[in-house]
Amino acid sequence: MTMIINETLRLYGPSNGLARTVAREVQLGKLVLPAKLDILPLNIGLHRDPHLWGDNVHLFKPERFADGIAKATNYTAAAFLPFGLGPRSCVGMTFASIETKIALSMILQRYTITLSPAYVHSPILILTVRPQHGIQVIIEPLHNNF
Ligand code: HEM
Repeated sequence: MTMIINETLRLYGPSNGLARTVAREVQLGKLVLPAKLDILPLNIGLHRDPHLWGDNVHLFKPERFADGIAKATNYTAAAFLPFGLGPRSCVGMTFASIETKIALSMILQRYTITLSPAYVHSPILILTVRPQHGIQVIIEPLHNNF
């Protein structure tokens, strides 16, 4: 389940960029960033960089996390940051991860979920990443006693 959650956060995590203000002038490759400049580094770009994730970067492949995040990112801390990075990273990360696992476990103990043929894959950015036309699924009870 952790692998599936990580792969979902890599491709479809709700946050797409991390707003930052440059504290002091810094050279970034060919760019000179002056102090007080507001920037928005896009984690969505890092999550979909074939140099970091390989040619199959756009495929949903949870098994890339089979040996943990460090191995999946080739020990590049900034390659996978759905919860941000550094002192201002998400304080709700552990809570959100545990809550997701509990909710999913409770649902999957009782139901099977299949993607509806009506589903159209169209993630869009409206402040956060979300499915443009919703996610239509077919839910069937696993047991008869509900
Ligand atoms: C899947 C769920 C979540 C994701 C993907 C997420 C992602 C993020 C990201 C990307 C940031 C910005 C980090 C940065 O600027 O480096 C952030 C900040 C924050 N998140 Fe979350 N978050 C999630 C759930 C939650 C939950 C459940 C809570 C509270 C219970 C929470 C509370 C916060 C707070 C308070 C901050 C601001 C931290 C600061 O500025 O010091 N988040 N989150």
